[in-house]
Order: sequence, then structure tokens, then C-alpha cells
Amino acid sequence: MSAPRILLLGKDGQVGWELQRALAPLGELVALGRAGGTEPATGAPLVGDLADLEGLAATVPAVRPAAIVNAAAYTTVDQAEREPELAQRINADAVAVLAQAAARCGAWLVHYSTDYVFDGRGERPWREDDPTAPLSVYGHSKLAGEEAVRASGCRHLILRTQWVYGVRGGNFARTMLRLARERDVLRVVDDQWGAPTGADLIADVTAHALHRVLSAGGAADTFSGTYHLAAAGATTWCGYARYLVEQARQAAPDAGWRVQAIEPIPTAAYPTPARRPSNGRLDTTRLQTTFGLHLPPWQHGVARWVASVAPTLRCCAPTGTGH
Ligand SMILES: NC(=O)C1=CN([C@@H]2O[C@H](COP(=O)(O)OP(=O)(O)OC[C@H]3O[C@@H](n4cnc5c(N)ncnc54)[C@H](OP(=O)(O)O)[C@@H]3O)[C@@H](O)[C@H]2O)C=CC1
Ligand SMILES: Cc1cn([C@H]2C[C@H](O)[C@@H](COP(=O)(O)OP(=O)(O)O[C@H]3O[C@@H](C)C(=O)[C@@H](O)[C@H]3O)O2)c(=O)[nH]c1=O
Repeated sequence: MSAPRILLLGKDGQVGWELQRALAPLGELVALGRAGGTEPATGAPLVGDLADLEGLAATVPAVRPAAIVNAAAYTTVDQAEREPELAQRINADAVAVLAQAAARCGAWLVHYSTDYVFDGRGERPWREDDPTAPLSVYGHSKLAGEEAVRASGCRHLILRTQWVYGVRGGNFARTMLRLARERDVLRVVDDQWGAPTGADLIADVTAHALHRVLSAGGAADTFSGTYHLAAAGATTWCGYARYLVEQARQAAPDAGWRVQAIEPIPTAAYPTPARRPSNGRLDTTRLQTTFGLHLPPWQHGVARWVASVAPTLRCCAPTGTGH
């Protein structure tokens, strides 16, 4: 039997970058960024821009994948409040196109969603079937994407994750390490809870789960559904920032650290255009029991990530005093 074809969209994002590595052993990977590419066998043009709905619809049958993994998304949470139509187009309309195309050609669709589909009430970790009630345009658009996948009837894995950091692209961790070298005091919200989750962990778990479903034959349908995927444990953005800076100071003591204090503040003291959930904790029991996984504590991945970026901190210590 020939190796299954996997169509990856969003190959240049934090998760997409790690997926290129993690999915490669599973089959023949056709990985597209926004600029698209060409079909390996025929040379036909392939569309990777999720805003091009027609092109996207034509790309899936041209590739004839066994699975589509969609890591492309509109992820700038505050900007989405000003661009709701674009967020909806990328995070929902394009996802609907992918899901319908997957249903037509019998492909699996792996799609990522977020803790921001919840309103953040209470303290109990959210389970997959808890009621959703997004607080932001981004959250609404991601929930609409989820609903489009379910409505299409395609076999799917919707993986809700959170607080992602990776070696590619911007993220909260990178911002904190920059600010800690520019400012004496950082003020960071201490009443929003979640688990920082590495793009590498997300990609590895995706590959593991996808391998299981692609090799399960007729029994695979039972895997189709929504799963929470986050590192174990929970902290606040402030707890996360403190851990990051502590680890980074140890890994790169000569990187020009300026910060003297990381002060905990309430959400109200850091106003943003988008509202964010206070409780974003995700209960990952379903994923762990279904796929026989054990997810590591969030500190493990963060410490590894800091070690990987430490050499760049040393060589790029900021020299200015800017605030
Ligand atoms: N980042 C996070 O903290 C979290 C992310 N998620 C979800 O995980 C998934 C992966 O996120 P992550 O890797 O962190 O996100 P990134 O923002 O790192 O990557 C998203 C990718 O999508 C691309 N993209 C944006 N618009 C388009 C478009 N119109 N056509 C094609 N590509 C486009 C971006 O390209 P470009 O750089 O050119 O804009 C980027 O490469 C997403 O579904 C996201 O919603 C869930 C929870 C938390
Ligand atoms: C820079 C900064 C942020 N903050 C706060 C603002 C906000 O409440 C929190 C996180 O800010 P960010 O904007 O970096 O993170 P944000 O973009 O909200 O991160 C989210 O991204 C999307 C894609 C998701 O799906 C979520 O799971 C989550 O990861 O930290 C401070 O308190 N102090 C600071 O100096």
C-alpha cells in the first residue's frame, strides 16, 4: 500500500512549522504556506491562502489527501476585534470549505481550536462537551470553524489547545523575554489561568493521533471528535512570565537583564480590545485516555524552549533603555 498523502496548511506558523517535522514520517507530506505550491505529481498549482475559498476548494481534490491538517489561522486576538470579517473568513469560512472538501473525498480533517471558545467562568478545567460562550471576535470565529467541521460530516480531530509558544513566530514568551531586557518592572495579569503549551508537543500529539486513526481501518470513525490538548498543570500569565524569566536568567545570565520585578495585576489593570477568559484550564482526560498519552507538566516544555532560545538571547542583548 502506498504511503498516505497528508495536506498541511499553515506550514510556516508556530504549530505548522513543528508539524512539518512531526508528520513527515507518516506519509507523503504536501505542505503549503500562504503562498501555495504545486502538486508534486502533476505540477498543478495549489492554493495555500485561506482567504481564497475557491482556490482552496479546488486544492483538496487536486491533492487527494488521506488527511488534511489545518494549522493556518487568524490568531491576532486584539486585532480581530477590528477585523471581524477577515477573522471569520479565515477561521470559519475557509474551514467550512476544507471540511466539505474533506467529506467529499473521504479525508480526515485535523483542525485546531482554542480555550477562548469558553467564557472562563469557574475554576474547573473545561471538558470538551461543556457549553461554549466566546468573549471575543477571535473566540467566536474559532467556534464557528469548529461548528463548520462538525456540520460537514467529515471525519475529524478538533484539537483545542492554548497559550502556544514555539521556535517560530511571535508569542507571549518572546514578548516577556524582550520586555525583561528593556524594562525594570513588568506588570502582568494574574487572574487568567491556562497552561503554556509547546508547538512541538502539539505537533507530536497530532502525529501520534493521526497515525492511530489512519491505521485503524474501519474502526477509525470512533476517534472522530473534539479533544483538549494542553500541557499539564495551570498557571497565570504572571506565573508564566516569572517562570520564563527565571529560567532565561539561569540559561543566559549575560543577556542584559534589566527587570527587577514582575508585578501581578488584575485583568482590569491591563485593558485590551478583546476580552479573555479568566479560567482557560482544559481537561485533557479524553485525549489522554483515547490515545494512550501522558501529557507533561507545562514547565518541562517551557524550560526546554528557553534553553533552545538562550543562545539568541546572549548574542542579541538589547543595549538601549527604551520603555
Ligand atoms: N497561538 C496560540 O496561542 C494558540 C493557537 N491556537 C490555534 O492553533 C492553530 C495554530 O496556531 P499557531 O501556530 O500558534 O498560529 P500562528 O499565528 O503561529 O500561525 C498561523 C499561520 O497561519 C497563517 N495564516 C494566516 N492567515 C492566513 C491565510 N489567509 N492563508 C494562509 N495562511 C494564513 C499565518 O501566516 P502569516 O504569518 O503570514 O500571517 C501563520 O503562518 C490555530 O488554529 C490557532 O487558532 C489555539 C490556541 C492557542
Ligand atoms: C504584553 C503583556 C500582556 N499582558 C496580558 C494581556 C493578556 O491578558 C495576556 C496574554 O496576552 P497575549 O496577547 O500575549 O496573548 P493572547 O494573544 O491572548 O494569547 C492567546 O492567543 C490565542 C491565539 C489563543 O488561542 C489563546 O489560547 C491564547 O494563547 O497577557 C500583560 O498582563 N502584561 C504584558 O506586558
